[in-house]
Amino acid sequence: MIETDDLHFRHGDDPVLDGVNFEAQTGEVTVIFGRNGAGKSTLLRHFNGLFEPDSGTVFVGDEPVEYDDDSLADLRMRVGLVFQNPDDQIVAPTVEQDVEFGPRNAGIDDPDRIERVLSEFDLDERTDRLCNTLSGGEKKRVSLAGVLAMEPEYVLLDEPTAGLDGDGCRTIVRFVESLTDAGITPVIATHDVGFGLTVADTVTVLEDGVIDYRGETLSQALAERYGLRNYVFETWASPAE
Ligand SMILES: Nc1ncnc2c1ncn2[C@@H]1O[C@H](COP(=O)(O)OP(=O)(O)OP(=O)(O)O)[C@@H](O)[C@H]1O
Repeated sequence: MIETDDLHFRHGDDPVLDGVNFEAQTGEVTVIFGRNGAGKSTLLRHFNGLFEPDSGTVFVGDEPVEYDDDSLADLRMRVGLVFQNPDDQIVAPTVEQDVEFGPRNAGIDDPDRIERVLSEFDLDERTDRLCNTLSGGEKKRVSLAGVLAMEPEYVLLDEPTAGLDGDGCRTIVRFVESLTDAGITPVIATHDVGFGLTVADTVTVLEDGVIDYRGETLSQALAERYGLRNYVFETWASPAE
């Protein structure tokens, strides 16, 4: 499980997390909703040690996160983060080089694993393509493949449907299902209610620096109170409807 105990964090003088008690159970899909600027990305980045709390504790699998270089390297093998914008994630010139970058960096030389992941994301025909010539949806698949190539226990997804069309959103829904089938625990930050409710086992809402709601689903009244809208279904609705 991933858990936080009374997490506080400021960006400069601005308190963003103000006593967050969060919990994501192993094997469940946990979705963190919240309006723009609520601090969802900031919270996710605490789960793989990209941010260190000002106070409070992050637990991953019952162990408190430690911030020395060796502990952080281990943590980032176990907890993969998929950034909202694939351009922030892609580090190598070609598709194949990018997908094998993480394992190589961790001293893992396993060509079969890379081949399997490339094929899983339908990238096996594009291994030598330059990443900067790919479409947004293709780049997203490269960034997902790069994270899965690390064979993590947890995958953090930051606004995974942002900028994707209906097919792209459905690919992400299937991807989340494939994670849980493979025994990987997803934690997802989004303000896309349609997508989030489609995949969630547990819904949480980050509001005013704390987890203000936790439940199995979210009513329309609560979604409206939290300023959340149903972007996916609005995208799917035709103007005539
Ligand atoms: N590196 C940074 N330096 C200073 N302030 C930051 C930084 N990153 C985020 N913030 C501020 O922290 C607050 C929370 O940002 P964060 O990106 O975590 O929110 P979010 O809920 O993920 O938003 P969105 O839905 O728009 O992606 C915002 O007010 C943002 O401006």
